[in-house]
Amino acid sequence: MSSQAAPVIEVRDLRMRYGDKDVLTSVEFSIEPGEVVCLLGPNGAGKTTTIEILEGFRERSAGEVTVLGEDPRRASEAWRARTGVVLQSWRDHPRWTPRTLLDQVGGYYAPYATPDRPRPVPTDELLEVVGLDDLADQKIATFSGGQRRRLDVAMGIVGRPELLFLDEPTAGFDPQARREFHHVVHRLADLEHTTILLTTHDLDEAEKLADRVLILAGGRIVADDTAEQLALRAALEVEVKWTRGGERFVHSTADATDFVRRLLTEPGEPVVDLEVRRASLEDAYLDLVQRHEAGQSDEAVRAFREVV
Ligand SMILES: Nc1ncnc2c1ncn2[C@@H]1O[C@H](COP(=O)(O)OP(=O)(O)OP(=O)(O)O)[C@@H](O)[C@H]1O
Repeated sequence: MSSQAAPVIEVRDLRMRYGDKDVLTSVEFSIEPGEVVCLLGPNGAGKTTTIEILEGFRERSAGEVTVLGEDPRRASEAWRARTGVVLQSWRDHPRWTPRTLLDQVGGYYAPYATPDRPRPVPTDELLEVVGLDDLADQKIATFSGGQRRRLDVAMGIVGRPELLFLDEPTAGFDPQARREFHHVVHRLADLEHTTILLTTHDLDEAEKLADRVLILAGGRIVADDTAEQLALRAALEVEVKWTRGGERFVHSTADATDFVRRLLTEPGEPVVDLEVRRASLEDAYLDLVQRHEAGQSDEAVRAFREVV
């Protein structure tokens, strides 16, 4: 990946108003080639709206948006073939089978094949990647919610996209399907150098998948960093748990090293089952969003930017 390459997505002062309601007031971010970026935010924050604008499915109220070098509002068919989309709900074709559907949709991408990116992905390969090979010839009408979702993912990547949008891709997945899906995302990012923008409400998923996390709240991006840095920046206290004399203790502290040193050198019964847990992305996210909802958003954002 060249650091000189133009961003795949560039968003400046994006605004969106529905009726008299401002949902996006000034959204700004950019995404570099090959990055996996997760857009987080509470219900109604405007994540789907943002993604739909980037996909070219929704007209924005104002602002500048460039995706793969074009304005999605005026993007060409060739541009669309370079992007893949997994929507929150796909109107599928219940009487079709995954094989017939993917063959059909894949055919649309064939004219856009390049030497670097043969298109479409062969149906058998795709069915295997999303774990539907055993159900390839079964009617889609008989599928469970999770199996349909896998098919949605297959539809999103059949054209071997350079940029993939995933809107809550694992909603309704069981833990095993979720893990398999994470492998699919890593594979797309590592082997195909696909740039990925996803939304999720699963903070653990964001932490596992994303190179970078964007938090959307109050109409703008209030945090933009790696999951690890966001957790550090939240400057939340570290939780120390231990057992002494058969009794379990919990203590929160800003300086775990000093606390643990003192704990272990205190006279008395020996300390056992010592655990030190630093703030996770989930802790940081909830802290930021709660402060935001309590009307302390500027303070919360400043705290994120200033600490560490
Ligand atoms: N077509 C529309 N017309 C009017 N209001 C809309 C429309 N689409 C979305 N909204 C409103 O805009 C706000 C943002 O919605 P959006 O679906 O983008 O949020 P989200 O962050 O994706 O939420 P969730 O996490 O619940 O999926 C919500 O208040 C929603 O009700």
